[in-house]
Amino acid sequence: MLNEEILTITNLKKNYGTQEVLKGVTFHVNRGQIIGYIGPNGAGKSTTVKIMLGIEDDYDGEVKIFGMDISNGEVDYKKRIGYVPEIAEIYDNLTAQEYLTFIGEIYGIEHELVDYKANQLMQLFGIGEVLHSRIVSFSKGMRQKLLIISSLLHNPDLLFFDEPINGLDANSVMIFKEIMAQLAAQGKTIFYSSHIMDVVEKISSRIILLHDGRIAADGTFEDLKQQNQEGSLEEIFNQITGFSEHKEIAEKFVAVVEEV
Ligand SMILES: Nc1ncnc2c1ncn2[C@@H]1O[C@H](COP(=O)(O)OP(=O)(O)OP(=O)(O)O)[C@@H](O)[C@H]1O
Repeated sequence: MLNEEILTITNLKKNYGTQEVLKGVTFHVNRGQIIGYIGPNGAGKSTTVKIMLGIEDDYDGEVKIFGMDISNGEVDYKKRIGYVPEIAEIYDNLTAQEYLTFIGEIYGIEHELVDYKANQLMQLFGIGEVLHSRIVSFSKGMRQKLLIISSLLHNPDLLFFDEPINGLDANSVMIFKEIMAQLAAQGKTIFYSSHIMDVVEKISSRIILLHDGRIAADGTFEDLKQQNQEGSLEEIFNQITGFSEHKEIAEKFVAVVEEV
C-alpha cells in the first residue's frame, strides 16, 4: 500500500525554556516517499526528528508513526526505524564487527545473519578490510559508512538520516543515493535532513522546508520551482528564508579576519 501513512505530525510545538523552536508543524508522509527536510541552522530539524524517535518527549501536538500515537508509551515502533544521527556516539574501542554485533543484539537479530550482513555490507561499501579494526582508527567517511550500515541492519521500514553523507567521497555518495532510491522503491520511507541542496534536490520525492518554527514550503522540487520562480533548490532556499546578503556578510567577515 503506497498511500499508507507512515508519519503524521499535527500541530507539533516544542519550546526549550522560553524559546519556541517548533510553532505548529503539520505534515503527513506516505510510504515510499523520500522527504528532504531542510531549513536554516537552528530551524528545528533535529528537534523534530528527536521527537519522532521518542528521544525528546516533552512536546505539544500529535505525532503518529505507522498510524500509532507515539505518546502512548508503546516503543515497539522503534524496531521498524533506522537512524543515522548527525553526531553519533560510537564505541571507539570496539571493532566494526563487534559494534554491528552489538547493534544486531539490540534488535534481536540472529547472530549468523548479523555476521553475514556486516561482512557483505562493509565489503559493498568499500570498507570490508576494516571489519576487524577498531573504530578509533577509522577515517570520518569510514565511520559514516559504518553508521549507515548499522541503521539498516534490521531492515527498517522508516529511516531517519541526518546529514548521512558527511565525509563520504563522491563515489560513495553515488552509491548511497542509489541505495536510497532503491530502498524507497521497495516501499521504505526516508526522512532526510541535509544542507547539501543539490543532493536533496535530486533525491527527494518531496521537500519540506522548515523556517522560523513553521513549514515554509512543502512539495516536489518541481512544485517549489514553480511557486518561487527560481532555478535551483539553493536559490529557492535563499528566497524563502529571505537571504540575499551572503556577499556583504563575507566581506565584513574577511575584513574582521584581516584586522590585526
Ligand atoms: N537540548 C536543548 N536545549 C536547549 N535548546 C536546544 C536543545 N536542542 C536544541 N535546542 C535549540 O533548538 C533550536 C533548534 O535546534 P535543532 O538542533 O533542532 O536545529 P536544526 O534545524 O537541526 O539545526 P542544524 O541545521 O544546525 O543542525 C536551536 O536554537 C537550538 O539551540
